[in-house]
Amino acid sequence: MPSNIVLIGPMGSGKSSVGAALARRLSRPHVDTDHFFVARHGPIPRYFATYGEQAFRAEEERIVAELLDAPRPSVISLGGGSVTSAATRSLLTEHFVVMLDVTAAQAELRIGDAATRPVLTEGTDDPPIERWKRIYAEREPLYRQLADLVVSAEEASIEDRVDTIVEAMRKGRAEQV
Ligand SMILES: Nc1ncnc2c1ncn2[C@@H]1O[C@H](COP(=O)(O)OP(=O)(O)OP(=O)(O)O)[C@@H](O)[C@H]1O
Ligand SMILES: O=C(O)C1=C[C@@H](O)[C@@H](O)[C@H](O)C1
Ligand SMILES: [Mg+2]
Repeated sequence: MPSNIVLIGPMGSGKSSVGAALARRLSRPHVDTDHFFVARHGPIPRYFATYGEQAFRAEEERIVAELLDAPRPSVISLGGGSVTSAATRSLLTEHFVVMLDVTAAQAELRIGDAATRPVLTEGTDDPPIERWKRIYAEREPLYRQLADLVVSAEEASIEDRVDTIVEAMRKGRAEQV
């Protein structure tokens, strides 16, 4: 069995909240690469403003590699843009990867004023949701290629999404026997 369950997907898709609920259900540790980044470096918008996006991506790539190498099988919620790293994509082949999908309408309700998400606000006067749509269109093929399981946007509640993931893992295990 792959060691970690890794949640990927666009901003506001529920990686942090579904990850925490899934970890509770499976009695596994939960780590969130964004939270780890903030604990180590302070707020993401400040880091972007000081060092730029490229430096953020390089440090994010290091942190993701460190956390994927977890000592115990864990649930790991990745930052929304971490799949843009080829090195990260290559590491993900060793894990059970779940894409959480979300519609633009759902994301719009969830991202709020986007103050903590510099990729939605920097260098544009467009409303955050317009930027979100462009980024989603760019990254969707990456998310889908990497995913062992795609949880559709129609699966409304966090607990429904956890049920779907647990069920898929059980089936996957049965198919391997
Ligand atoms: N299935 C859901 N139904 C209703 N609200 C949800 C659902 N999933 C997440 N939310 C809410 O949407 C907001 C964003 O979710 P969350 O932070 O988990 O997304 P994320 O994918 O981690 O986003 P980011 O990429 O910005 O880290 C939170 O307030 C969360 O409570
Ligand atoms: O989609 C992105 O590029 C990002 C998503 C967030 O999870 C954070 O990792 C950061 O705000 C960048
Ligand atoms: Mg998150």
